[in-house]
Amino acid sequence: MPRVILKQDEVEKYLHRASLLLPALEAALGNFSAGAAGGVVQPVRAVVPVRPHGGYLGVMPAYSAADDALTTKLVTFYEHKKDSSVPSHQATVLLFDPTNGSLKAVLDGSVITAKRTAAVSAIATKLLMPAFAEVLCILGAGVQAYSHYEIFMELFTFKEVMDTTGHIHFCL
Ligand SMILES: NC(=O)C1=CN([C@@H]2O[C@H](COP(=O)(O)OP(=O)(O)OC[C@H]3O[C@@H](n4cnc5c(N)ncnc54)[C@H](OP(=O)(O)O)[C@@H]3O)[C@@H](O)[C@H]2O)C=CC1
Ligand SMILES: O=C([O-])C1=[NH+]CCC1
Repeated sequence: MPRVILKQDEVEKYLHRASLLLPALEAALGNFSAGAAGGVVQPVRAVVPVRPHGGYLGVMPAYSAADDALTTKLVTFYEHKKDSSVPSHQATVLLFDPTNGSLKAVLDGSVITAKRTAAVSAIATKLLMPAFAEVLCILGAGVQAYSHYEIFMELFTFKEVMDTTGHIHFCL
Protein backbone atom coordinates (compact mmCIF):
# COMPACT_ATOMS: atom_id res chain seq x y z
CA MET A 1 0.00 0.00 0.00
CA PRO A 2 1.23 3.57 -0.67
CA ARG A 3 2.18 5.60 2.38
CA VAL A 4 0.35 8.69 1.13
CA ILE A 5 -3.14 9.08 -0.31
CA LEU A 6 -4.22 12.64 -1.10
CA LYS A 7 -7.89 13.31 -1.78
CA GLN A 8 -9.20 16.20 -3.87
CA ASP A 9 -9.51 18.71 -1.01
CA GLU A 10 -5.97 17.90 0.18
CA VAL A 11 -4.48 18.39 -3.30
CA GLU A 12 -6.46 21.65 -3.56
CA LYS A 13 -4.89 22.78 -0.26
CA TYR A 14 -1.34 22.28 -1.61
CA LEU A 15 -2.22 23.77 -5.01
CA HIS A 16 -4.39 26.62 -3.80
CA ARG A 17 -3.00 28.81 -6.61
CA ALA A 18 -2.26 27.32 -10.04
CA SER A 19 0.56 29.83 -10.45
CA LEU A 20 2.51 27.85 -7.80
CA LEU A 21 2.99 25.30 -10.58
CA LEU A 22 4.60 27.73 -13.03
CA PRO A 23 8.31 27.37 -12.13
CA ALA A 24 8.15 23.54 -12.04
CA LEU A 25 6.18 23.38 -15.29
CA GLU A 26 8.49 25.80 -17.10
CA ALA A 27 11.46 23.66 -16.02
CA ALA A 28 9.69 20.43 -17.05
CA LEU A 29 8.74 21.82 -20.46
CA GLY A 30 12.34 22.97 -20.97
CA ASN A 31 13.68 19.54 -20.01
CA PHE A 32 11.20 17.77 -22.30
CA SER A 33 12.09 20.08 -25.20
CA ALA A 34 15.81 19.43 -24.69
CA GLY A 35 15.33 15.82 -25.87
CA ALA A 36 17.58 13.11 -24.43
CA ALA A 37 19.77 15.71 -22.68
CA GLY A 38 16.74 16.87 -20.67
CA GLY A 39 16.29 13.42 -19.13
CA VAL A 40 12.52 13.23 -19.62
CA VAL A 41 11.01 9.96 -20.82
CA GLN A 42 7.38 10.54 -21.70
CA PRO A 43 5.80 8.36 -24.36
CA VAL A 44 2.70 9.57 -26.16
CA ARG A 45 -0.40 8.96 -24.05
CA ALA A 46 -2.00 5.55 -24.62
CA VAL A 47 -5.77 5.87 -25.06
CA VAL A 48 -8.26 3.01 -24.78
CA PRO A 49 -11.70 3.78 -26.26
CA VAL A 50 -14.66 2.46 -24.25
CA ARG A 51 -16.96 2.58 -27.26
CA PRO A 52 -20.26 1.26 -25.82
CA HIS A 53 -20.17 4.00 -23.18
CA GLY A 54 -18.69 6.85 -25.22
CA GLY A 55 -15.59 7.15 -23.07
CA TYR A 56 -11.81 6.82 -23.04
CA LEU A 57 -9.13 5.71 -20.60
CA GLY A 58 -5.80 7.49 -21.00
CA VAL A 59 -2.52 6.34 -19.43
CA MET A 60 0.25 8.94 -19.16
CA PRO A 61 3.53 7.60 -17.70
CA ALA A 62 6.68 9.71 -17.34
CA TYR A 63 10.12 9.74 -15.72
CA SER A 64 12.12 12.91 -15.14
CA ALA A 65 15.80 12.42 -14.31
CA ALA A 66 16.16 16.05 -13.16
CA ASP A 67 13.40 15.55 -10.57
CA ASP A 68 14.08 11.82 -10.12
CA ALA A 69 10.31 11.46 -10.37
CA LEU A 70 8.51 8.39 -11.72
CA THR A 71 4.79 8.77 -12.17
CA THR A 72 1.76 8.06 -14.25
CA LYS A 73 -1.59 9.75 -14.59
CA LEU A 74 -4.66 7.67 -15.30
CA VAL A 75 -7.48 9.70 -16.77
CA THR A 76 -10.96 8.78 -17.98
CA PHE A 77 -12.89 11.18 -20.15
CA TYR A 78 -16.49 10.72 -21.21
CA GLU A 79 -19.00 12.71 -23.16
CA HIS A 80 -20.24 15.53 -20.98
CA LYS A 81 -23.79 14.73 -19.90
CA LYS A 82 -26.03 17.63 -18.91
CA ASP A 83 -26.88 17.64 -15.18
CA SER A 84 -24.61 14.66 -14.43
CA SER A 85 -23.06 14.67 -10.98
CA VAL A 86 -20.02 12.85 -12.43
CA PRO A 87 -17.38 15.10 -13.98
CA SER A 88 -16.57 14.42 -17.64
CA HIS A 89 -12.86 14.05 -16.78
CA GLN A 90 -11.64 12.04 -13.77
CA ALA A 91 -7.98 11.46 -13.01
CA THR A 92 -5.64 9.80 -10.54
CA VAL A 93 -1.87 10.30 -10.29
CA LEU A 94 0.39 7.50 -9.05
CA LEU A 95 3.86 8.39 -7.75
CA PHE A 96 6.52 5.69 -7.53
CA ASP A 97 9.88 5.46 -5.76
CA PRO A 98 12.21 5.48 -8.81
CA THR A 99 14.94 3.61 -6.92
CA ASN A 100 12.92 0.43 -6.42
CA GLY A 101 9.54 0.88 -8.17
CA SER A 102 7.45 0.93 -4.97
CA LEU A 103 4.22 2.89 -5.09
CA LYS A 104 4.70 5.92 -2.79
CA ALA A 105 1.56 7.98 -3.24
CA VAL A 106 -1.87 8.07 -4.87
CA LEU A 107 -3.13 11.58 -5.57
CA ASP A 108 -6.49 12.74 -6.80
CA GLY A 109 -5.68 13.96 -10.32
CA SER A 110 -8.68 16.15 -11.05
CA VAL A 111 -7.38 19.31 -9.42
CA ILE A 112 -3.93 18.59 -10.84
CA THR A 113 -5.42 18.22 -14.34
CA ALA A 114 -7.46 21.41 -14.04
CA LYS A 115 -4.60 23.53 -12.71
CA ARG A 116 -1.74 22.02 -14.70
CA THR A 117 -3.55 22.41 -18.01
CA ALA A 118 -4.42 26.02 -17.29
CA ALA A 119 -0.90 26.78 -16.06
CA VAL A 120 0.62 25.41 -19.28
CA SER A 121 -1.80 27.54 -21.32
CA ALA A 122 -0.70 30.53 -19.25
CA ILE A 123 2.98 29.81 -19.99
CA ALA A 124 2.23 29.68 -23.74
CA THR A 125 0.17 32.86 -23.45
CA LYS A 126 2.96 34.67 -21.62
CA LEU A 127 5.27 33.93 -24.55
CA LEU A 128 2.82 34.42 -27.45
CA MET A 129 0.19 36.98 -26.41
CA PRO A 130 0.44 40.26 -28.38
CA ALA A 131 1.08 43.24 -26.11
CA PHE A 132 -2.14 44.92 -27.32
CA ALA A 133 -4.48 42.01 -26.34
CA GLU A 134 -7.32 43.33 -24.16
CA VAL A 135 -10.03 40.67 -24.30
CA LEU A 136 -9.86 37.13 -22.92
CA CYS A 137 -12.36 34.83 -24.64
CA ILE A 138 -13.00 31.42 -23.07
CA LEU A 139 -14.78 28.71 -25.08
CA GLY A 140 -16.90 26.41 -22.90
CA ALA A 141 -17.86 26.95 -19.28
CA GLY A 142 -16.71 23.78 -17.51
CA VAL A 143 -13.79 22.79 -15.28
CA GLN A 144 -11.07 24.00 -17.65
CA ALA A 145 -12.87 27.25 -18.36
CA TYR A 146 -12.87 28.00 -14.64
CA SER A 147 -9.24 27.01 -14.03
CA HIS A 148 -8.10 29.03 -17.07
CA TYR A 149 -10.12 32.04 -15.89
CA GLU A 150 -8.54 31.75 -12.45
CA ILE A 151 -4.89 31.74 -13.54
CA PHE A 152 -5.34 34.18 -16.45
CA MET A 153 -6.92 36.73 -14.10
CA GLU A 154 -4.02 36.27 -11.69
CA LEU A 155 -1.26 36.68 -14.28
CA PHE A 156 -2.59 39.06 -16.93
CA THR A 157 -4.66 42.20 -17.23
CA PHE A 158 -7.67 42.27 -19.55
CA LYS A 159 -10.36 44.88 -20.13
CA GLU A 160 -12.98 42.21 -20.76
CA VAL A 161 -13.51 38.49 -20.38
CA MET A 162 -16.09 36.81 -22.62
CA ASP A 163 -17.39 33.27 -22.28
CA THR A 164 -19.67 31.09 -24.35
CA THR A 165 -22.58 31.43 -21.95
CA GLY A 166 -22.81 34.95 -23.37
CA HIS A 167 -21.59 36.69 -20.21
CA ILE A 168 -19.13 39.54 -20.46
CA HIS A 169 -17.10 40.50 -17.40
CA PHE A 170 -15.63 43.98 -17.34
CA CYS A 171 -12.33 43.99 -15.53
CA LEU A 172 -11.23 47.63 -15.57
N1 LIG B 1 -4.75 19.20 -22.85
C1 LIG B 1 -5.03 18.74 -21.66
O1 LIG B 1 -4.15 18.44 -20.87
C2 LIG B 1 -6.45 18.67 -21.21
C3 LIG B 1 -7.46 18.94 -22.10
N2 LIG B 1 -8.75 18.88 -21.68
C4 LIG B 1 -9.82 19.19 -22.68
O2 LIG B 1 -10.36 20.47 -22.38
C5 LIG B 1 -11.74 20.49 -22.75
C6 LIG B 1 -12.60 20.97 -21.57
O3 LIG B 1 -12.48 20.05 -20.49
P1 LIG B 1 -13.32 20.27 -19.14
O4 LIG B 1 -13.45 21.70 -18.86
O5 LIG B 1 -12.72 19.37 -18.10
O6 LIG B 1 -14.73 19.66 -19.58
P2 LIG B 1 -16.18 19.97 -18.95
O7 LIG B 1 -17.00 18.78 -19.31
O8 LIG B 1 -16.05 20.36 -17.51
O9 LIG B 1 -16.68 21.24 -19.74
C7 LIG B 1 -16.89 21.21 -21.13
C8 LIG B 1 -17.55 22.52 -21.48
O10 LIG B 1 -17.58 22.66 -22.89
C9 LIG B 1 -18.90 23.07 -23.28
N3 LIG B 1 -19.14 22.64 -24.65
C10 LIG B 1 -19.25 21.39 -25.13
N4 LIG B 1 -19.48 21.39 -26.45
C11 LIG B 1 -19.50 22.70 -26.80
C12 LIG B 1 -19.71 23.37 -28.04
N5 LIG B 1 -19.90 22.67 -29.16
N6 LIG B 1 -19.67 24.72 -28.05
C13 LIG B 1 -19.44 25.42 -26.91
N7 LIG B 1 -19.24 24.83 -25.70
C14 LIG B 1 -19.28 23.50 -25.66
C15 LIG B 1 -19.80 22.39 -22.26
O11 LIG B 1 -21.04 23.04 -22.22
P3 LIG B 1 -22.36 22.26 -21.67
O12 LIG B 1 -22.19 22.09 -20.20
O13 LIG B 1 -23.44 23.23 -22.02
O14 LIG B 1 -22.41 20.98 -22.42
C16 LIG B 1 -18.99 22.61 -20.98
O15 LIG B 1 -19.19 23.90 -20.46
C17 LIG B 1 -12.09 19.08 -23.21
O16 LIG B 1 -11.99 19.04 -24.61
C18 LIG B 1 -11.00 18.24 -22.56
O17 LIG B 1 -10.78 17.00 -23.19
C19 LIG B 1 -9.08 18.61 -20.40
C20 LIG B 1 -8.11 18.31 -19.49
C21 LIG B 1 -6.72 18.30 -19.82
O1 LIG C 1 -4.31 15.41 -20.16
C1 LIG C 1 -5.46 15.08 -19.88
O2 LIG C 1 -5.79 14.83 -18.71
C2 LIG C 1 -6.49 15.04 -20.92
N1 LIG C 1 -6.31 15.48 -22.10
C3 LIG C 1 -7.49 15.40 -22.92
C4 LIG C 1 -8.46 14.73 -22.10
C5 LIG C 1 -7.83 14.55 -20.75
